[in-house]
Amino acid sequence: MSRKLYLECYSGISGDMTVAALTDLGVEEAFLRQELAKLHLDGYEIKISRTKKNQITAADFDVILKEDGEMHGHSHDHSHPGEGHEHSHSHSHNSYKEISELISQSELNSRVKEMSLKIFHVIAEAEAKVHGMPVDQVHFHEVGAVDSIVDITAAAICLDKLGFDSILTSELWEGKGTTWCQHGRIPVPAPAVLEMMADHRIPVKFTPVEGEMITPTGAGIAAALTAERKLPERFVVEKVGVGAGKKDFPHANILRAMILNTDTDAVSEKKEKAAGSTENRKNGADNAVKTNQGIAAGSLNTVTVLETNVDDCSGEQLGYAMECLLREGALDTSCIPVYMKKNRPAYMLQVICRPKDEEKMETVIFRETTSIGLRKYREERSILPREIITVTLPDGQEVRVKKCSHHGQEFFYPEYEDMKAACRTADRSFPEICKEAVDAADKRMNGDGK
Ligand SMILES: O=C([S-])c1cc(C(=O)S)c[n+]([C@@H]2O[C@H](COP(=O)(O)O)[C@@H](O)[C@H]2O)c1
Ligand code: NI
Repeated sequence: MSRKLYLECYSGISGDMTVAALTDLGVEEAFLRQELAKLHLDGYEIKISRTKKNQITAADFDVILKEDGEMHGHSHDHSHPGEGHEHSHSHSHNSYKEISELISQSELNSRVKEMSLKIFHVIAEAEAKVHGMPVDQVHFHEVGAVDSIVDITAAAICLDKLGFDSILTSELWEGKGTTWCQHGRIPVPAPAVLEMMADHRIPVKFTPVEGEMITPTGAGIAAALTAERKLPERFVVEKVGVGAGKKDFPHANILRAMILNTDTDAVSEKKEKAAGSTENRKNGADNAVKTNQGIAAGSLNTVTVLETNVDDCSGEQLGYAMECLLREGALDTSCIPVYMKKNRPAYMLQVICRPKDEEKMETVIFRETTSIGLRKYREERSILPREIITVTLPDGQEVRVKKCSHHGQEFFYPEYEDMKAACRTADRSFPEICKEAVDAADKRMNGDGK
């Protein structure tokens, strides 16, 4: 299953809106707290609650700073006059360098660290440009620093837990006018946001709404993590998460996060189900079937196979090409060691894709490898009917298992990403967790006595 995250930013994007929307997609508060503790950052509390924006129910994520606001560094008073927007606080500044060290030296997993560092780097680059200083010397406002560190790492923790193949963001809608920050009154979009829009070619829509809809943290998340901007032609929305912004606008100030399943087989199955032609849910057992994207029994379909032999392309370049092919929608890619003409050790890069994606695959192969020619042919493939079921492990964790069948025999294959996450959460071995998942699926489908 190809699982993409789509962030619909029609009311802009901020760090707290992103985390709220992602938790609403199913990341447990306890898990988020447990992971955030690995940062060893004091002086704050998080709160996840429900709120309504223009009567639309949404998750609300708050970072509450403790009174003594413990982050080291110098401190000074700072206040903003005027417009009933006054506030005064004591704060210190925290450099990009310090924040990077905090994240790097934490016990967060490497993917979360990498994502968080990338977001901070994108923001720091923009701030460096705005304030005319080297990136390493960029200082984040103290209140903003703790808030941004928590928002950014929390977003990365949620994204890692939810496990997407890629992230898409819509164009970012922005308001107009001015806003207050530590620098005093600044224009909307905030200078750092505008720099990110330019640097990362973020499509934006300026609206007549009064106020700031995109914060630097939100822009940083979108700029650092967006891999695609165009919605796939066909997809099924598997789940929706709604995150609330803090301000009130005439429109509902929400960020909607959607899990898109772009597997075309799932798309047709959903359509069939909507038409009432397929209903294979089973009731009454201890584990509920949560999602169900079945494939018609005995499915046979046509795929395109592209192949090219290369003897002058580095392993790094080939690995990257394979990644690009998968991102563009390849069903699978392989690199097979071969001996080519003149006894040259080489690789055959093989790509399997949907016929409609042939041209895209060719473009990637010619752009990302040293190949100057390729073979392509259509093949019929036979695939087992399958459905995804969600089962509960003995420790309470929910995981997805693929159920396939052939001539009445059932096979259960746990979803790799869920196994990985469950192993990490429970600190147990992969085979143990897989066995529990298979047993739970078997019990769910066949009962104790089979
Ligand atoms: O604190 C700093 S350095 C700061 C810089 C800028 C620039 O655009 S430069 C903007 N702001 C404003 O701070 C708040 C909070 O933003 P978060 O991303 O931390 O949520 C927002 O209103 C920005 O416009 C702060
Ligand atoms: Ni200051």
